[in-house]
Amino acid sequence: MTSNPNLPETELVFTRRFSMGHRLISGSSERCAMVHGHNEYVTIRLKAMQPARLDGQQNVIVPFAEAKTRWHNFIDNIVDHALQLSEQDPLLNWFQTNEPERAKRIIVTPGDPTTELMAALLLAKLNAFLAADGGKLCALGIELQETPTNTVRLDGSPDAFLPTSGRPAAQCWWHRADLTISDL
Ligand SMILES: Nc1nc2c(c(=O)[nH]1)N=C([C@H](O)[C@H](O)COP(=O)(O)OP(=O)(O)OP(=O)(O)O)CN2
Repeated sequence: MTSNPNLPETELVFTRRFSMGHRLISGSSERCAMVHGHNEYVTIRLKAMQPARLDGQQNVIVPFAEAKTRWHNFIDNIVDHALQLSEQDPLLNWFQTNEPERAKRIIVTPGDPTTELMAALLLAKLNAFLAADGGKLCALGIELQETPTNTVRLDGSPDAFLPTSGRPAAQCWWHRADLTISDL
């Protein structure tokens, strides 16, 4: 189907709030090397892969529930109240030794879990979910508000922005359409 060039740019925009803890150990901010937390907002922007005129009956791009349920399940049940730690953080070892069940709730990141990195990882995960759902929708971008005064906005593909992990995509949790948050 050729898409109509007169169609307006139309986006579905969904926002979710979650709490998190993290620390940055690689020197970007000594203040942030102590474990601390934020209440964050993540906003995603989706569009139809094949934009079309509303059909005069249902008049939806796709139902909101179909577009957001899988994503919100991931944010609400996995990301919310998770601790985010770099794969180099010695606290990981502490949790695995002393609290192995809680260690499963740690989002393990390639380097420090900054807002820039988490925006890119979350967008990659969203792209994996959308592809697994049949590819009717694609992500235009993501906005991650760490605090009311600090936000990272990422438009387009996160691939060239993500640090190289040296592992194939299937061994990177952010490229898998599942609920995993670690590759340890
Ligand atoms: N480029 C980045 N720099 C920093 C990040 C980050 O994710 N990306 N994160 C932090 C810390 O997590 C810190 O908690 C937040 O930064 P900070 O600006 O110090 O936060 P405040 O809420 O105190 O900012 P105000 O300007 O006082 O509102 C540090 N740097």
